Amino acid sequence: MAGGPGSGKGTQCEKVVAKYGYTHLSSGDLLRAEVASGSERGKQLQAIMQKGELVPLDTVLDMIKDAMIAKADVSKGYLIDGYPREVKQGEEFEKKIGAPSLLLYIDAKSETMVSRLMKRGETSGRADDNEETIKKRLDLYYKATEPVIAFYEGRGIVRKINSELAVDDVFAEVSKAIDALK
Ligand SMILES: Nc1ncnc2c1ncn2[C@@H]1O[C@H](COP(=O)(O)OP(=O)(O)O)[C@@H](O)[C@H]1O
Ligand SMILES: Nc1ncnc2c1ncn2[C@H]1C[C@H](O)[C@@H](COP(=O)(O)OP(=O)(O)O)O1
Ligand SMILES: [Mg+2]
Repeated sequence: MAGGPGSGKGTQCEKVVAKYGYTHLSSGDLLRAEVASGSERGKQLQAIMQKGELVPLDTVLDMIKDAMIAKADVSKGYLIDGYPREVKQGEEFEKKIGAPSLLLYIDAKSETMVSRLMKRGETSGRADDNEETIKKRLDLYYKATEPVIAFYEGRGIVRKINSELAVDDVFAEVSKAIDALK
């Protein structure tokens, strides 16, 4: 699943997991868990995320790979949230893990994303949900992550979902895209 910060990826992933039982892996959640562990690596990651930048490719790909392997014997399939965030990440994923079958592109306007993130920041406790970091995350999204969508469009696996609608209406579209796989 791809989309800008605050587009609603996490919200939709939760609903997909409830309905379809896929294994949900969120690169952001994996990174925040490492930060919460208090490890030296976590401290370095925290500093990068607080600036709204991307953490090194190898770090995040290794985390995703390890999490996939840990669930391999029970998984009905994987739903990955927040990866790839740059074309290089997509290329490395295919080399080391495999090709995805669907890219759900959760699309919202930048104003919508900013207002959702500012609201989420009131309660999330996330170090990156503040005005300055949100602006940097959005800039980086348009620069580094949007090209990922074009990369997969070339392979015909992108389904664009309008995320300006209410959560359940967005989910109806997400469900249609997943059902079309079967
Ligand atoms: N369709 C929607 N309409 C209104 N608010 C939404 C919608 N989807 C998500 N939100 C809210 O917007 C914020 C960001 O959503 P989230 O799922 O965390 O996005 P992401 O994981 O893409 O950053 C959350 O506070 C969430 O409750
Ligand atoms: N695939 C990836 N590559 C590099 N950095 C990543 C990454 N996924 C997450 N991060 C880092 C940078 C992001 O700004 C931060 C938070 O990610 P996230 O939780 O997926 O954000 P959001 O759900 O708000 O879009 O973690
Ligand atoms: Mg999220």
